Amino acid sequence: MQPVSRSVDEHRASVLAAVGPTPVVDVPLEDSVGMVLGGPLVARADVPPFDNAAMDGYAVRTADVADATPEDPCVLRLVGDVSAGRTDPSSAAPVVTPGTAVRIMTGAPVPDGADAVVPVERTDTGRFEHGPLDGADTSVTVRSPGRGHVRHRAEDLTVGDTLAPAGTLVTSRVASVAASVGLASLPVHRRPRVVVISTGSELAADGAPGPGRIPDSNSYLLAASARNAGAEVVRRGAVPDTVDALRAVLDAAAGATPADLIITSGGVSAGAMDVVRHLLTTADEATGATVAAVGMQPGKPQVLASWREVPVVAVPGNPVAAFVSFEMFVRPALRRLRGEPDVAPPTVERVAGSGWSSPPGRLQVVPVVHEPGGAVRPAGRRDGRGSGAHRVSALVTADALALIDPDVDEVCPGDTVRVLLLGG
Ligand SMILES: Nc1nc2c(c(=O)[nH]1)N[C@H]1C(S)=C(S)[C@@H](COP(=O)(O)OP(=O)(O)OC[C@H]3O[C@@H](n4cnc5c(N)ncnc54)[C@H](O)[C@@H]3O)O[C@H]1N2
Ligand code: MOO
Repeated sequence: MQPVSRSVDEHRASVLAAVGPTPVVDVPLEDSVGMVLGGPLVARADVPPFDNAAMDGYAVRTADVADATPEDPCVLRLVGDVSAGRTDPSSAAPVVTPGTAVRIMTGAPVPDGADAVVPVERTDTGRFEHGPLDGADTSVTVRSPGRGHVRHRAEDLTVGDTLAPAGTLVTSRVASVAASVGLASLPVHRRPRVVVISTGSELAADGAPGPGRIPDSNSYLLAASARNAGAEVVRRGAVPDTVDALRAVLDAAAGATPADLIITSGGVSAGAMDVVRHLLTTADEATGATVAAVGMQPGKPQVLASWREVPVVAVPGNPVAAFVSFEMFVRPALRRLRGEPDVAPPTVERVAGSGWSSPPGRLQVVPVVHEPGGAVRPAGRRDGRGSGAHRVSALVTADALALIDPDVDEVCPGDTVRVLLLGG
């Protein structure tokens, strides 16, 4: 199969068309953070759930205290004591009638009959001692009424309110609000299941390579990147370049609990041993294969197919090419699987702190690092030769990817460049 030439956007569109959001499951709040709502977040309880005191003090009737002044205070008889989560055992639900007050602590339900709370500082009590109401305290003297200091039921959120639509990322804040409105779990898209396979007979899985062998680094890169992007990942490192070995790991990935996405690295270009491309374009289990020459540097050779109906995104083996391919194609696919509405890589503008050349006709994707002043320069060692797709030194310090448009062949210091900020 001959490669078809495609732009980055065209290839991303094909990858995105191969995946859809995972099913929606109910997940306990604690585990839902980082996942995406599959349905709206609807309040099941009011916030606050009942009228309650905003201050430590006394629950009163406004009419009783409205005219109180330091010179002409109002004296009220104490008929109860309520604190948050606790009521006076001798009077489970004290009622404030004209001329009476109930001692009340912040968060406690405002007793029937009361419509205001006078902070303790505005009374002759001055401050409370720790502990229950002293039997000797039979009255309270109010010298200035103050404001209401009552937090009313549902004044913030009301049962039935839609607080967030489907597609919202569950942050720690969202999970806490869900708890506030009476929910113990949330409907979220289940984590995408991803299998990462790195292929190459030259790869040593254990980091102790012999002659002609190199450590497998891509499986760590791709697995950790997918995990950071919210996926559940199985990592299969160093699969040799044989049809049987590759078929076995692909079958396992598409087996009893099939992956939502398989990511392979290596074996997609023009080599005689490029087994990924060979198998995905010839095997009966593989459907819909596209071999693409993408207008991107690095990361030109790409293959997209399905193995037993599981989408396979096959990225090139050169480590920087694999990384760039993840950010440009795989991360957007994971966003779609997770149920996120915005899937395209978000970019911001930066100033180039140094200059470099760029291949005409291809989107150049350059690992860059921010300088102290905020400008960006290429990360790692560079000598201007080739695409640098094998130079892993760039991956250590890079904190962004500069995207240089196909019609630009030279970036000059001071030029504005689009960059994609990198996370973990
Ligand atoms: N005749 C042609 N040769 C090549 C072309 C081409 O168009 N015509 N394209 C080149 C480009 S561009 C790239 S990128 C690479 C991609 O090659 P493959 O995807 O087939 O990858 P491999 O050949 O398997 O490996 C390339 C390179 O990367 C190293 N590698 C592979 N896997 C890993 C891994 N898991 N960890 C670390 N390093 C890995 C591998 O040893 C090779 O050095 O093809 C060019 N060739
Ligand atoms: O596309 Mo390759 O990634 O330039 O080395």
